[in-house]
Amino acid sequence: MRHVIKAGGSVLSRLNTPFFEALKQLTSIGHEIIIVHGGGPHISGRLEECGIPFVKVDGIRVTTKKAMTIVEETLAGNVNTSFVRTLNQAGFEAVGLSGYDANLFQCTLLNEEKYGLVGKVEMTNGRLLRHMLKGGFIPVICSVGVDENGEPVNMNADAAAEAVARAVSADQITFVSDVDGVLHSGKLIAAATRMQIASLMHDGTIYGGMIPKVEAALNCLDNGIEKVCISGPALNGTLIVKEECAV
Ligand SMILES: Nc1ncnc2c1ncn2[C@@H]1O[C@H](COP(=O)(O)OP(=O)(O)O)[C@@H](O)[C@H]1O
Ligand SMILES: CC(=O)N[C@@H](CCC(=O)OP(=O)(O)O)C(=O)O
Repeated sequence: MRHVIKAGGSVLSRLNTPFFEALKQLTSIGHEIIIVHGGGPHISGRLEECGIPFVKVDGIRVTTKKAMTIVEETLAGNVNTSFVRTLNQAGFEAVGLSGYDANLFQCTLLNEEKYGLVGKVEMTNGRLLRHMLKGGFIPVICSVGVDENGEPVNMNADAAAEAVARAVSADQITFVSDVDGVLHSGKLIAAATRMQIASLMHDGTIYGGMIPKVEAALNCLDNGIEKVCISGPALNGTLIVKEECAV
């Protein structure tokens, strides 16, 4: 059972003992875990400290060359190393990776005019990840990649997690965020279909950072990943389901 867990930057500081216990439980029942993490709030904080203005469009950060140096430094140099160290203190054998390692994420630019240096994954090095899983390691991946010329690009971490799940033919993907799942009027939606999600996006119930998350979740479902969930650290949130499975 291959299980990709996407850990949002918004929740990283809250991923402690209960989350690690849940992870241990999963590994004990045979789940091979790959973690992909973001760090949106950390990047925004560093950009502000450096006096570099930024905007997000539909949850995607418009990324200039100058901002990209901060994205790389923050995600690969800081958030990734610190999360890996924490996981290993908790007893795992986690190995930190960025999308640069063995060209893990090879990208083209999503829409240079609109977003600047933001990558859309064209190829993911699943071979590297399968080797690591075979060795019993937990790959912990941050969402930067390279373009056709090997230059750095920023990636939305939900899209990076989707790419990983597809590359290793994952059975399950869980997007862990700072909310219990997809909410409607403050209440958790237990299961949501594509049609329900479209309607919630249309009326503005789903906005901002939840947009790339539901898009990545639906893409995963379309690409044969059986169980797709958007949740809080307890790992039991909103199931994203095919129309015919709707409950
Ligand atoms: N319908 C919704 N249900 C829950 N959260 C939503 C919804 N629409 C928008 N959001 C926002 O999406 C955020 C999660 O996305 P984001 O901040 O990018 O988190 P992460 O860092 O985990 O990727 C929530 O904190 C919330 O503010
Ligand atoms: C292109 C793009 O938007 N990249 C994101 C990368 C981090 C991310 O996605 O972090 P979360 O998972 O915490 O949202 C950014 O710059 O914020």
